[in-house]
Amino acid sequence: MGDDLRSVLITKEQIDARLAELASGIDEAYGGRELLLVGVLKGAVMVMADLARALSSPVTMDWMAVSSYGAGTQSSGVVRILKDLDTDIKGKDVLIVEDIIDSGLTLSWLLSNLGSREPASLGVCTLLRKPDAAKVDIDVRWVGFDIPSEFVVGYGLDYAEKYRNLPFVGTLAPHVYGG
Ligand SMILES: O=P(O)(O)OC[C@H]1O[C@H](OP(=O)(O)OP(=O)(O)O)[C@H](O)[C@@H]1O
Ligand SMILES: Nc1nc2[nH]cnc2c(=O)[nH]1
Repeated sequence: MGDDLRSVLITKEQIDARLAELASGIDEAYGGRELLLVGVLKGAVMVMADLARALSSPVTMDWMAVSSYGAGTQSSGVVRILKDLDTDIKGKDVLIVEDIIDSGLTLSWLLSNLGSREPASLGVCTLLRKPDAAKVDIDVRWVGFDIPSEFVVGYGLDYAEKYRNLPFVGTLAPHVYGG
C-alpha cells in the first residue's frame, strides 16, 4: 500500500458493485431518455468513466472544472470555475457526477450555477459523501457510500495531485499532511 496510506476504506470490488447498482437505478429513473453527464474535474474522472460504461441509457458527456481545495485538505469555500461546459444544457436532463461531497459547498454552488441555465432536470450522483462534514443541506439521490469525515484519496481523489490513480479509496497517513 505504501507508507503514505493508512488504510483501504473502499475496495475496487466494492466500488464496481455499487456503481452497477447506482447505474441500474439511474437507468430506471430516466426511463431510456438521453442523459447529459456533467463530470466535475478532476476528481470525478474515474467515477464518470466507470458510471458511464455501467449505464444503459444513451448519454453524452461534458466536463466542468472547479476548485475549492487547492493543495490543502480543507475547503476554502471559494469556488472558482477553471473550465466551463462546452454544451448548452437548457432543456436537457443533466446529471452531475462527483467523486465526493464533503462540506457540500462545491455542489451547492454547482447546483445553483447549472440550475440557472434551465436544464429540464438536474440530478446528482456522487461516489462518496461525508454526512458529518456537511455545511449545507443538499438532497442527493444517488450516493455510493457515506464515509466518516477523514481525508480520503484514490479513485480520482488526490492529495497535492497524487494518488488519483489508486483503484481503491483509502485514508492518508497523518504524517503525509502534517497530522
Ligand atoms: O463538498 P466540498 O467540501 O465542496 O468538496 C467536494 C469537492 O472537492 C473536490 O474537488 P477539489 O476542489 O479537490 O478539486 P479536484 O477534483 O480537481 O481535486 C471534489 O472533487 C469535489 O468537487
Ligand atoms: N482528496 C480529497 N479531496 C477532497 N475534497 C473534499 N473532500 C476530500 C477528501 O476527503 N479527499
